[in-house]
Amino acid sequence: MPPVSWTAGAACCSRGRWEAAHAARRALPKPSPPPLPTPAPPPPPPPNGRSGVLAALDPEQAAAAAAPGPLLVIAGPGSGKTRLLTHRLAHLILEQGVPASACLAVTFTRKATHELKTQLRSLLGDALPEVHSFHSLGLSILRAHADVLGLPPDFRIADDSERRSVLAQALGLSHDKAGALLKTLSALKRTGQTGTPAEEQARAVLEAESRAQAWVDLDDLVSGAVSVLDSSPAVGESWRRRFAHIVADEFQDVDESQYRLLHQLAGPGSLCVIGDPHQAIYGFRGADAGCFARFATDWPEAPEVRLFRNYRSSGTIVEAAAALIGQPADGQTRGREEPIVVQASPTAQAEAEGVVATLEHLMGGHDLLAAGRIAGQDRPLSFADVAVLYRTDAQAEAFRGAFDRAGIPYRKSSPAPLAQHPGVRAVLAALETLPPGPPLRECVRAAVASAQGEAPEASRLARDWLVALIDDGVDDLERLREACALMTEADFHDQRGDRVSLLTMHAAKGLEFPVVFVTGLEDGLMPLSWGGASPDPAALAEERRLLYVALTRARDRLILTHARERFWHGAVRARVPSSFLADLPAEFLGRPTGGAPRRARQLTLF
Ligand SMILES: Nc1ncnc2c1ncn2[C@@H]1O[C@H](COP(=O)(O)OP(=O)(O)OP(=O)(O)O)[C@@H](O)[C@H]1O
Repeated sequence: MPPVSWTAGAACCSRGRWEAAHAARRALPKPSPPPLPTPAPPPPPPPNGRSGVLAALDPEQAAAAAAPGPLLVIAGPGSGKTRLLTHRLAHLILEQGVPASACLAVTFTRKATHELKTQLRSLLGDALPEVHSFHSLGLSILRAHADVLGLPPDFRIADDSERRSVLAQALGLSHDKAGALLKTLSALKRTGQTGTPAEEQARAVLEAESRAQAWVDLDDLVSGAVSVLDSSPAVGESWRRRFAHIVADEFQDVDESQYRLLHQLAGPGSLCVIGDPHQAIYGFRGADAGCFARFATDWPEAPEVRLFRNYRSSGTIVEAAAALIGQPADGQTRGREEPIVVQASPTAQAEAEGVVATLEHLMGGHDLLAAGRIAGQDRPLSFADVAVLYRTDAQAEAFRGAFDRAGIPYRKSSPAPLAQHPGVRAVLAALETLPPGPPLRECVRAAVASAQGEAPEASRLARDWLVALIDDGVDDLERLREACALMTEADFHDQRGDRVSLLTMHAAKGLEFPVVFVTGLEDGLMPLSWGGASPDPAALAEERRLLYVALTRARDRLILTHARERFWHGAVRARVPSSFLADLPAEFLGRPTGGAPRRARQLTLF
């Protein structure tokens, strides 16, 4: 069977055509060795001399997993932090006789907790330790001891729109201004700082309203839990006795409240923190890069372990990403492979069409047997292997349009809270009107049916998310509301299913894909400058780390794109390539792969 060929200027392919092409690829005989540059054979991970659970780890991972007491692990992208965390817990439970209920894993998002639980289940079966996001852990503590803070037991979580309306009304502000003020108040709460008199007045307004209405906000979940543990020594002691071992992932992103919560919960010997200072990307919302130094001060006896092997990415990607952050590139487990491609397009729309064309080329082009293969695996590339990353959610629109026109299935996940999604709001409102009685799952189905009239696609998405939450164990309407306030759409990003992933760079944290397009690499977008002002040095450094996170999501192929013109700040404006591109050494960059975009768009290198 001949390979499927997509040529420049080809008409948009229909979904049927894509499916046929896909079926054709799957029906191909096992491919012969591809005409790719031969990668240097990866050095096998050195044996660690251990058996049992730890046998699956390299020597440094195994040493860290078995180290007793407090521990600081600093590790780069793809170095197996998640693997270490899960194997450390499995080793404690299966081989050291620690009850699963005495172990706690803490991370940031539902997506991360879900992933941890899945991996832990494969090691431990159903005897799982507690796995929490900071918010869900804070909520458990607050629910159990609401009285300590004078909260009624049935307090609820108010979403942003409700709190914004309170501020707008009380202070006579526009909704936009009230929204910006909410963000500032949130950062003050996370960092434990005092604001200007006007900000403190706004804080007092919200606090009075929250007492009157018996609600808390998302930030209160962690800071409130800290207050509970601070103000009741007996309660603090009972939580410390409960967990003999605590492991915290993504430690580089903890803020003041989250650090204090870990500090309060951990006894002297129980806390293991794992993170990568070069992947710290949440300084803008109060994460404190000083957390590693602080840990070393608070737990002076804790050894520091470094994991350095990158098991994820080709040597080319590892070396280029290291150059971006000015670090030595060590720890490659693969040789240099496909060069990184930089594609320039005349407009943002042409950029999106260019991504489609390159994708078509990779998946069905003349070098099908070569490029359309996953490194190290005998299977063809599928849409699920591909991610398109961008700095701002608004950039997704052009890609959605281009993928729709090409009939390529995609899944876009927004970083917005679930509770703000119109479909979720409609279904939750419909749930309120249903008589209580039937199990929650049936109520959700009935509510979806009644909310569906206006926006079937939004209701379908809402149904999938709400049912997933019920599958996770949420069993009443109030808990369902809580979960929607705690989670974002991106928390449900599902890499299964044959769809391209459209994600912000922030939402891509922790994920990996064989093929990654990092788009919109223009000054102003990456690094992002709000309102046209140049970012200050700290913000610029954080933008650089964010790009580092984006580049290091790629396993095999990395394509960087930018446009020379884009609608920006209310007008179509000329754009210049991101200054960060100049920091990628030319030796790692190659020419565009030949997937010329439809409508004869021109691609150039830089
Ligand atoms: N010892 C090992 N041997 C082989 N593969 C490994 C080993 N450790 C990790 N990997 C693989 O490397 C990849 C990255 O691992 P993991 O997701 O745990 O990294 P990470 O450090 O959490 O990454 P990041 O911080 O970039 O999100 C995974 O595909 C994992 O299976």
